[in-house]
Amino acid sequence: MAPVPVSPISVGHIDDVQELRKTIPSRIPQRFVRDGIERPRLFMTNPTPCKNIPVIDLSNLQKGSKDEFRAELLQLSASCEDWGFFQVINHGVNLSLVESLEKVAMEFFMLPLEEKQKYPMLPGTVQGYGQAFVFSEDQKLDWCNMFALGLEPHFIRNPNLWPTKPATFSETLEAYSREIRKLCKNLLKYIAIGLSLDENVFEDMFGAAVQAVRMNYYPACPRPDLVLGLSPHSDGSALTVLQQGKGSSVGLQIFKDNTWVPVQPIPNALVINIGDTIEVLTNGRYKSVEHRAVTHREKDRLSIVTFYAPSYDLEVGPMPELVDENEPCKYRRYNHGEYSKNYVTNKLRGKKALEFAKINTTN
Ligand SMILES: O=C(O)CCC(=O)C(=O)O
Ligand SMILES: [Fe+2]
Repeated sequence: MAPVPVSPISVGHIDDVQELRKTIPSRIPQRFVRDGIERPRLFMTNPTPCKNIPVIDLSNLQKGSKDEFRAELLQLSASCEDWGFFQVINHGVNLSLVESLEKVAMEFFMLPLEEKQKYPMLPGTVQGYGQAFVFSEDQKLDWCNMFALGLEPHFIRNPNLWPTKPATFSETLEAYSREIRKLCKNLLKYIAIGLSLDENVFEDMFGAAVQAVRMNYYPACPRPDLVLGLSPHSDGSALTVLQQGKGSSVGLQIFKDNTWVPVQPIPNALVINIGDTIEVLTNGRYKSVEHRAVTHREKDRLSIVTFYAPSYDLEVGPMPELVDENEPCKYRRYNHGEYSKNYVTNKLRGKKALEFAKINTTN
C-alpha cells in the first residue's frame, strides 16, 4: 500500500469566522478566546488622550517649496524614528483604483465558502484563502479571514486565481500593485534623503523587489473584548502599505510607549509602516513597530495590505553609514530569503522574528 503523505504540521480544525457568524452568531469557540493578558482592553473607562500617528503630505515632498520640502522631510524622518508608522495623504495612488480593489476584495470575501476554498491557505504557507501563521493545534486563532497573494517580482496574471472574475480581479490588482510599487519607491527615496544617504540607495540595493498583497476581512464579533483580529507582530517587509475599507471600524492598533494606540483612519490616506528590513538596514534607527488588529461588535472591517521587500537574494545588514561608536552594529548580516522563510514558518509573535538578526549585546 502506498504511504499516505503526512503533513508535518497538524493545526486541527480551523473554523471559518464568516461561517461562524452565519451559523451560530453568538458563539466564540475556545480557540479564539485569548488568555487574559492578550485580550484587548476596549472598554477602558478613562482612556489616555489619544495620540494620533503622524501624517505625511507627499505633495510637499514632490512639489512643495524648499521650506515645505524641508519641513515635510523632517516630519517623515521623525515619524520613522519615533513611530515607525505614518499616514500618507496626496500619495498619488489613483483613488478610483483604491475603491475598485476594495470592491472586488469584498466581493471575494462574500463568495460562498466552497468558492473561496478553491485557493486554500495550506498549513505552513501564507498564500491563498484562510488563516495564515497557524502551526499547532493549541495555537489561538485570529478573528479574521485572509486572502494572500505573492506578486513577485512583478505581478503575474493568473487566470486561475478567481475563475469567475479573472479580468476584474487580476486587472484591478495588477494596476493597484503597480501604483503601490511607485509609491514605495518614492517613499524609500525620501527616507534615504532624510537619512542623508544617496536617494537611490534602496532602489539600487533591493534589485527586483518582491511585492505581496494580503486582504484581511474581520467580521463583526459578538465579544471583541475576548478575541484579536490579528495577533501582534511586526512586518518582515521593508515598507508596508495598508488601505482600510471605507466605513470600516477602527481596528489597527500600534504598540507605542507600552500602550496600544488605535490608528484613526483618515479618508483617502494610506497607512505606511516600517518593516523589519528597514529597521535592520538603519541599524535600529527606524523602528519596525509591533501592531495588531482588533474587532468590533457590530461592524466588519477590510484591510488591504501590500508588503514591499527586497529581492530574496539580497544580503541584508546595517548600512555602514548608520554604524559608529555611538550606534554599534545591532544586527548581523543575513540573506533576505532566509529571513523571509524564517518569518513565514513561525506564528506571529510580536517582534520575535527580528531575533533572527539581532546581535546580543549584553554589556
Ligand atoms: O488589518 C490591519 O489593520 C492590520 C494588518 C496587518 O498588520 C498585516 O496584514 O500585516
Ligand atoms: Fe502587519
